[in-house]
Parts: sequence; structure tokens; C-alpha cells
Amino acid sequence: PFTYFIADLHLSAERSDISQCLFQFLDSDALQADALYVLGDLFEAWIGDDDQTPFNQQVASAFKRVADAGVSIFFIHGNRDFLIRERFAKQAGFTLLPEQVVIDLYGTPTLITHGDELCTQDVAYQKFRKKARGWWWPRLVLRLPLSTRRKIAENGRATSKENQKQLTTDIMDVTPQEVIDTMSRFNVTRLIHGHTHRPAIHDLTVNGQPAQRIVLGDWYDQGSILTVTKDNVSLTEHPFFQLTK
Ligand SMILES: O=C(CCCCNC(=O)Nc1ccc(S(=O)(=O)N2CCN(c3cc(Cl)cc(C(F)(F)F)c3)CC2)cc1)NO
Ligand SMILES: [Mn+2]
Repeated sequence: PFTYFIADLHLSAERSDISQCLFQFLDSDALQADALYVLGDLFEAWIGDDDQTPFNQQVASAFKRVADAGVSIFFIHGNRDFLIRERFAKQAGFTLLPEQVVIDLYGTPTLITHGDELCTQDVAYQKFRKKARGWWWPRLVLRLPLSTRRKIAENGRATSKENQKQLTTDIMDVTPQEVIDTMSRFNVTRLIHGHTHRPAIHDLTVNGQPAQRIVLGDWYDQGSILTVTKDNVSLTEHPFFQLTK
């Protein structure tokens, strides 16, 4: 028995190499898992479940086939696809989870999250996040016509400083003290998250206990999959199918 974790695929219709790698995984290995957790930023952008594009539907049905095969699929929102709601979740066979949740992974209580909330030094971003994840901003934005939301997203992509930021500097990393405070608040010795695009398995000490922080990799250049069993965790890279040698 084993459980898979993926995150930060940043799927878009323009990157068929990423989605093909995902579909290959969903049509094979994923079918044997107890469960599959998608820890956010599955999509590069998400402006509402009413944006029923062929690509979004193709992604939903690829996951739905896995759910229909008896694999439980759980989704935690990322800083890009935080507007995903029940309608898309149902189409994809996802169970939506809160932004931080402790799961029992073969006897080890494990905190799972996207991870953007752990980047507390990025004050400007945390300020936006507070609104965007709040009660009424999302409701307000989702009531706008889809065409308007498309323009907001286009403007965001085109002019936003974060594009330059992402061109020049990486997304900020998690704040070490925030990680320790959060893990001790949830009383766990294992944390799994994505967002920072810095895949690694870190050993640390929480409340005097040996602990682990596992960071999932993004899928910009190759797939990144975490496999967890009762006795082992392994973070593996999955090259895209090379069409031309
Ligand atoms: O994480 C960091 C920082 C670095 C990475 C953070 N950057 C990052 O996430 N960018 C980003 C994310 C989503 C999209 S989008 O296209 O999918 N889409 C845009 C419009 N969205 C919206 C929602 C709401 Cl409620 C309110 C508004 C409003 F009112 F502001 F217009 C807009 C919904 C989402 C576009 C860019 N450091 O650690
Ligand atoms: Mn992210």
C-alpha cells in the first residue's frame, strides 16, 4: 500500500509536455495507489469553475478516471488555483481539503499544505493572500462576468511585478521558525508541502523530536512525485517523454 503526493504542476494549455506527463502517470501508477494528494498549483491560473475550457475538462476527466478506479483524490488550494470550488472538484473526483490538515499516513500523523502561508517574510504577498482567501473577495470576484475575470488574469500575467520577480528571483522560501511553530502547533513530526519549487527531504527538530519536512518539486522541467509507504518516503523525478532525441 502507498500514497502519492504531487503539487505545482502549473498546468496550462500551452504546456502539453507537462499535461502529457501527468496523464501518463494518472493512466498507470496512480491507479494502484491508496490515495493521491494534489497539494496546490495544479493549474498555472484558475479564474473560476465556470471557465469550462476543453483543457480544463480534459484534466478533470483524467483525474476522474482515477477516482472512479477507487483511488481517493484530495486537493489543497495553491496560490494560483485558490478559486477552485466544488463544481470542478466534482468533475475531477477531488475531495477539497482545508489549507492545512493533519492526515494519518500509515500511522504517522502528517501535516499537509500548499506552503505559501509558510513564506511569512513575503509581507506583500501575505497581505494579498489574506484578502484573496478571505470571505468576500473571492465571492465578489467570482460574481464578475467570466470575460472580466479573464481580463484581470491577463493583466495580472502581463504586467504583474511577480512575473519580473519570478524571472529575476525565485519565489521566497518558507520561514524556518514558521515551519517549526506550525509543526509544533499541529503536534506532528512530518510536514509535506510544495510551492517553493525547492524539492528536498529536510531533517529538523521539533519539540526536541526528530522531524521531516518534505518539499515536492514543480513540474516545469520534469514530473516530481512523492511516494509514501508505512516504512519509506521517496521523492522521484519523472522526465517528460522525449518526443525528439
Ligand atoms: O507566493 C509568493 C508570491 C509569488 C507567487 C504569487 N503570485 C501569484 O500567485 N500570482 C497569480 C496567481 C493566480 C493568478 S490567476 O490568473 O489564476 N487569477 C488572477 C485573478 N485572481 C483574483 C482573485 C481574487 Cl480573490 C481577487 C483578485 C483581484 F481582485 F485582485 F483582482 C484577483 C484569481 C487568480 C494570477 C497570478 N511568495 O511566497
Ligand atoms: Mn505555489
